[in-house]
Amino acid sequence: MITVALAKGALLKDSVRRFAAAGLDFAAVLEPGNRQLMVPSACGTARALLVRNADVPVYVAYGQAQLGVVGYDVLREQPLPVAQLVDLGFGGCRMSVAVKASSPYRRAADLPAHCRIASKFTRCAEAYFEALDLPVELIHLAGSVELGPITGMSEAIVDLVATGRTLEENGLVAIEDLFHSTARLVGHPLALRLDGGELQAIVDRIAAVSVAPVPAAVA
Ligand SMILES: Nc1ncnc2c1ncn2[C@@H]1O[C@H](COP(=O)(O)OP(=O)(O)OP(=O)(O)O)[C@@H](O)[C@H]1O
Ligand SMILES: O=P(O)(O)OC[C@H]1O[C@H](OP(=O)(O)OP(=O)(O)O)[C@H](O)[C@@H]1O
Repeated sequence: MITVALAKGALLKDSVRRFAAAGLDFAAVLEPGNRQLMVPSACGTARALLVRNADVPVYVAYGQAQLGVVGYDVLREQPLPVAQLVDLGFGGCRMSVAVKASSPYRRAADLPAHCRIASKFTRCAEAYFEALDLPVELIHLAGSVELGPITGMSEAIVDLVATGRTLEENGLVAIEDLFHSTARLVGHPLALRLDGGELQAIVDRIAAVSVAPVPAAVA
């Protein structure tokens, strides 16, 4: 029985489509009103664990799932011993530094020393500002980080930007990108090493199939 950790949020529809194209049907996880967190595939040879995005690598690292789908940003923020197997292409976004549109700062390196930076991704932010040799005070938030500069709590944020609408509607602008992120197929290294071929066949099929992403309006 192969277990796959799938993130419940923005990546779920595209993840299910990609596995379906590779022969594993997890469509039951998308059924309206589904509250089941461990869902068998239609053929019964696999099952999906429905977890929070940030928890996908945790289940894979501990071996409870042999495969998982998660945003690259999560892998950067919380390095865990999982193997990155396939760049799935969907879930594209950037990890960016943003400030109020009225801010005088247009480069991260120009931000004042010891200024506050709000983020859900404080490890990524810390590494970035360390590389710039700029000491900053990081404020960890669980979401809606755009409110940091709006309320005056922070000078800037480090956050994901996809369409740019959230920044725009909150009067912020991106001034620098840390990296680009897409969804990744990850695997448990030992499970892959001990695999008799079944896991690798799924990985190969997922790598081979190209599926157009679900349009944002229906995702
Ligand atoms: N507009 C976007 N905003 C955020 N993430 C996006 C966006 N577009 C693509 N992604 C990718 O989708 C992944 C999952 O995003 P989602 O919002 O579902 O998770 P999350 O914010 O980590 O969820 P939660 O904290 O509720 O578990 C992100 O890690 C990122 O890789
Ligand atoms: O550029 P856009 O297409 O507007 O997308 C970016 C927004 O999406 C994410 O938030 P999410 O919806 O995950 O909520 P969160 O703020 O609670 O993390 C991210 O943190 C931005 O706020």
